[in-house]
Amino acid sequence: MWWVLSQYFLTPLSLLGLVALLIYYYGTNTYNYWKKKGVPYIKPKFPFLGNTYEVVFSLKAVIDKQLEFYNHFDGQRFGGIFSFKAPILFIKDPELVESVLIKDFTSFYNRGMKVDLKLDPLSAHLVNLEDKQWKSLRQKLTPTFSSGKLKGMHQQLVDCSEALVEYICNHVEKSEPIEAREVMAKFSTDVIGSCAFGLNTNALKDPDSEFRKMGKKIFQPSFKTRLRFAMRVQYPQLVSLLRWKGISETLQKFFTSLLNTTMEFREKNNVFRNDFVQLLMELKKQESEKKINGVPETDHIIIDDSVIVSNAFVFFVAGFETTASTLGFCLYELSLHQDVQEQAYQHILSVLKKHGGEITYDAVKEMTFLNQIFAETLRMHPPASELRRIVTKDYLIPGTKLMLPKDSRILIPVHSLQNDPKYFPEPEKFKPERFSADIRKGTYLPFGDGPRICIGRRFAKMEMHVAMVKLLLNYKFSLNSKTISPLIYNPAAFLLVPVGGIWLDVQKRI
Ligand code: HEM
Repeated sequence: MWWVLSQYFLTPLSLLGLVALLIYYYGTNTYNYWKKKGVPYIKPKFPFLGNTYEVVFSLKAVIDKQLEFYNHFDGQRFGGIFSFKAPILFIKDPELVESVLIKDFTSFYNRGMKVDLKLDPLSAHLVNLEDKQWKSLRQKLTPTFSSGKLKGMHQQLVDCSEALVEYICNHVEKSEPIEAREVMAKFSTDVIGSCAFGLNTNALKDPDSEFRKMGKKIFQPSFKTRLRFAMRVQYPQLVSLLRWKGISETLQKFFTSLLNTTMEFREKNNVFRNDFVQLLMELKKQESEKKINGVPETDHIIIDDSVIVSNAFVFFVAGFETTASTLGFCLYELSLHQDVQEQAYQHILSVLKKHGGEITYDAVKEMTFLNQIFAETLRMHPPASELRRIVTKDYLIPGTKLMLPKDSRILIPVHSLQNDPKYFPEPEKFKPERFSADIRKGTYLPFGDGPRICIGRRFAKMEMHVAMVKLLLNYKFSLNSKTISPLIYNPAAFLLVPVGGIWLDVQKRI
């Protein structure tokens, strides 16, 4: 009987069909997850690929896909989507956003960035670390960004901004337009070089600057990098098995040897500088003096050379492209809105007058209108367009019966929230003055929020303010016809990168 049946059924074709059916089943067996929980959701079209495959395969920019989801869940507090096969809760409700990021933070400690230290030794840093190790490191690194420490770096920022003005001057003299993003990337490379590593990286002066080359490598929009990023979150074991590194061997060696040499030199020669490396070295010294006895290793992190290298590296990665792109977008908006540019110029002059013409730390802090300009730039063009969290202990969504089990994933659509007309009327218009009134909580998150908010935000603001003061005092900017306006974003890029760049004509003020 069995033999007759197998003769009939197990032809090669039917076997193939069976295998295809099994594969299909395996590729879609999570797609009912949200339905079973009674959560509105978007059913993926294809097995395995989920709803975000257009972003993973660089076919669509993150913010465009995000807006599709956001509009799909119109009138809902949240909805379900899938990244590959993994269910993700897409949150729209500002109150729930607040709960996740701030009020109920203890249930949402982590971002879910799985790391393999053997494969990527520089990945044990603040962005990636989880649970108590993150908490321990965050506590140790927070004083690094205190007002006192930042004040001490102010002059370094002024010096770098002077080099920026000089660099642009060369273009003005040749009547050449500038590509704002690239110019600002060179500037912010020099800033991080100086304030993090204590080095003169020379990105503005030297077209072959090694540091600038490395920075470009990290953020080069690429299909492969995007795919790896998505795979690392979803299939970390596969990424490890494929030995698919987050950063190249060359980059890793460059930073490791640079930092090790710097630290060695300072230790041997008793050199002190006011930069992040020095502050991290001080932390290491304090730690070696007080023993952490009896605390399990997973509950704390000891600052050693490799932690210093990883975190100095992450300050570079997290710090230079974000500030460069914000400065670029700010100049873009000011070029489109000449009246705001003029108002900003007058505002800067009036504040500086009170401070004897000096761009001091206190003078910059008084420039409230400039602050509003940056706030509005970051509302329209947040470099990090979404936030991610992982549920670290089972969580009942307030006001519902929906229990999110541990390890569930959360996505907060920063760009869509910040451009929702309900919270920001006429969101397509550049209106810095909207930041003179209170902003609804949970709708404005360019630096994230809660205990895991960007640790470098005050440094970034100070850097961007000093640079903009210098730029606006010296030049007038207007849009060059090479800029594609309105901007279109590169789908292969991690952060918001406009296709074709931001080209500006520059005129000297005096
Ligand atoms: C305009 C500039 C910047 C923007 C828009 C920005 C944005 C962000 C965002 C959105 C996050 C995630 C926050 C969250 O998950 O709630 C973040 C985290 C982080 N940023 Fe920034 N950032 C900027 C500049 C900087 C700078 C200059 C540094 C360092 C010098 C830096 C270092 C970090 C680090 C280390 C984290 C991880 C914090 C943690 O997990 O505890 N960022 N940033």
